[in-house]
Amino acid sequence: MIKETVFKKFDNKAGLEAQLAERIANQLQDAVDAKGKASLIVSGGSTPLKLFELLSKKAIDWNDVYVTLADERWVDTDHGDSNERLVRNNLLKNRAASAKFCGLKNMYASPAEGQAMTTELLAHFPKPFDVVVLGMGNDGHTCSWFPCAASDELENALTTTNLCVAVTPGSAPHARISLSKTAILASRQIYLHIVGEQKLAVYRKAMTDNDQNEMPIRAVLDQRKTPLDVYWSA
Ligand SMILES: O=C(O)[C@H](O)[C@@H](O)[C@H](O)[C@H](O)COP(=O)(O)O
Repeated sequence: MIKETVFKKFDNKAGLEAQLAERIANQLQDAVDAKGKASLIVSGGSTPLKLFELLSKKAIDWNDVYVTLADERWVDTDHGDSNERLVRNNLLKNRAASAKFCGLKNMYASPAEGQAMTTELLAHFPKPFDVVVLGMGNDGHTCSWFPCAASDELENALTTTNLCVAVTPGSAPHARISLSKTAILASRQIYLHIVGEQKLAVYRKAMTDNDQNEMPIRAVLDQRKTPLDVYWSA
């Protein structure tokens, strides 16, 4: 089954990053102009680093932009694997230093114990989220929604009405907290940012079947509730 999704192909990463940074900046500023504030959800990983750098220099009202993460490893925020550390080092600098960042990690020992506090924090986050930027692993995961073979909390992540879930993936390091499908789809615009031939093959495979347990990214590709644009470059 082939699904309709906006798929934008770029010849190189630089072209993709320049256009996506400009589009996100415009959407955030439009939201600030309309509502006095905007919300941006970003993912970790290696793909978005240059995008974050470009975004950080955009001349928008960052002081009125709320930023949080699609998921977070439950490690100290100065740990090398922390998504908060990655966002602070690559996005929350230059003009974007004045953005209002809310991390998902707190002082509880585990995501299961810390989930209620994170949920309370997200409850005050401007919704619907104006922009969500997702990545995708080569196993078809996004956020911390890992294929059911690796994470038995996947069904919960894709069905709960809660804003976040605790995850202990078998195929990735660290216990994690992740926004749920309900939270991710409660947004005005989702971007899936993927680079390279391998990710393109994974995306194409995801587009030809519906089993979300096999490839959780399908939970975002299948839906028709929230606009989804896929940005891919070689
Ligand atoms: O915490 C994380 O790891 C991310 O949120 C995760 O979902 C990421 O987006 C993908 O794993 C892609 O990562 P790369 O960009 O490094 O391929």
